[in-house]
Amino acid sequence: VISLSVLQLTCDPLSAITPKAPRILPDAGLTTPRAGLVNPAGVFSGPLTSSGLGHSKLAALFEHPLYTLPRLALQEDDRLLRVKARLQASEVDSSQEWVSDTEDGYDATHWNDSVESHPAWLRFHLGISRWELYDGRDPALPALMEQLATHRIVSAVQKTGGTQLKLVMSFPNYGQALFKPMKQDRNEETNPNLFYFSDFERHNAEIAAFHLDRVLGFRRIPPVVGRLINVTKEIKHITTDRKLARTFYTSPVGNVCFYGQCSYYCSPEHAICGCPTNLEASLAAMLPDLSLAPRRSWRNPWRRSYSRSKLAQWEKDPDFCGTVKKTLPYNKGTRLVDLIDMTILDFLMSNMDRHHYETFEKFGNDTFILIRRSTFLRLRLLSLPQFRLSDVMRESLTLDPLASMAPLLSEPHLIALDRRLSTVLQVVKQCQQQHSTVEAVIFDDLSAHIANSFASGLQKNTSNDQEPWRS
Ligand SMILES: Nc1ncnc2c1ncn2[C@@H]1O[C@H](COP(=O)(O)OP(=O)(O)OP(=O)(O)O)[C@@H](O)[C@H]1O
Ligand SMILES: [Mn+2]
Repeated sequence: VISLSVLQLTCDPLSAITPKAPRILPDAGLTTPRAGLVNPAGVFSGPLTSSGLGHSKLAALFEHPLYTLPRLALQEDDRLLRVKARLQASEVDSSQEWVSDTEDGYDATHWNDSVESHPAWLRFHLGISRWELYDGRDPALPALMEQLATHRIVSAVQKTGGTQLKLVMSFPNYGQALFKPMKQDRNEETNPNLFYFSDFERHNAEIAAFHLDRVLGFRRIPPVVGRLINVTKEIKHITTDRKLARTFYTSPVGNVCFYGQCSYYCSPEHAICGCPTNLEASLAAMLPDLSLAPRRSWRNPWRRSYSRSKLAQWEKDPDFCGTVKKTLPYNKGTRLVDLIDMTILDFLMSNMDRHHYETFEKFGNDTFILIRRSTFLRLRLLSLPQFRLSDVMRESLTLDPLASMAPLLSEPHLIALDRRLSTVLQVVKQCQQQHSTVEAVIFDDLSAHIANSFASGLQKNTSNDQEPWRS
């Protein structure tokens, strides 16, 4: 009896109901049938177009003119990667195909310079531009997410960099994903008395961040899906990472656990445990390798103080923003408004720890006033009842495979988004009241689009109450 009650405490009953999972829990009616992870492919056939959902706020949002702005024509230089021009016939044998030797567990590749031959992850990489990581309507995206959710995992090794445990997982088509495990219950709220970085990464936050970024129209977070991983078959048995393999053990109640090696929370006290082998995790599409797309890391000027007793510069200096605006790289191009977009995203999801951010070196240096006009208008839109941020996020997150286990964000977390959004809008309003000109606050990134014929629709939809400063 005692061990049974322990079992129920150590293994979330919901995790025990997935197909094929060996059960160690007695079926005590706890395993209410829920739609299991049956058809992630079906799940992903709709999310990015959001069709077929009846009345869908999410679909309506993505059809709004602010989300269907004609894309600026991409210059050659605006793409992160380029497929190399064909080699001269003399430089290559007969075939133009890139054919790999078949390695253990990997598919033979037959890619050529036609897009159709490329796996979804490669299409994603080739689609990355100066302005966004992906095109919201690119059909390669649902395909990529479906593959992240379903493709066989052939390799799992620890990734260095960052502070908490993460694994790089590889798929038979050579695609890769960054894995982060579930470390705490979805409903848990961060203890406000803890020092800011004493917080675990959350797999559902990684998923929600991707959805939020897409809902905000930024598209600067790589696609992330939730997936139930079998820690024995999909990590322990296939890993070539000895340091990782050595940390596996079976817990006293029969769950398979590991803790890995990293600078924070990789210890037996913070073991990550399956139920008994099932583990919820987030899988993020990997960005192109550093050797192909070098990054540059920048200190966030508005990073928080990392001292328990000292304030950060921006908290003490009343003209800090003025100084930043005059400093490279913020004194030209769109870098400052990019940073503001990112800061709004961080505030909405309560990410308190953005110490650095990264850019692709290729786009590094030329890329506020205060806030982009398009961002401001989208935030206003998301504060209206017909689009409400919490509602579109709730809907968007139901498209993730793990939503069948439990809602990815609990109601208090969803409501917090609306609360924080109104704070952001309040701040912009105060700024507008303090400045005499619109240009001092709003960075007009839309005039290029307005010049376009498409803009008439946009004007109609966003005039009067959405542009209060116009009056
Ligand atoms: N999808 C991805 N593709 C490629 N590299 C990634 C991806 N996600 C993260 N990384 C790299 O891994 C590093 C660590 O990832 P993580 O998400 O933990 O960042 P972080 O939270 O900023 O790290 P820290 O724990 O130091 O705060 C990042 O700085 C980035 O360089
Ligand atoms: Mn982090």
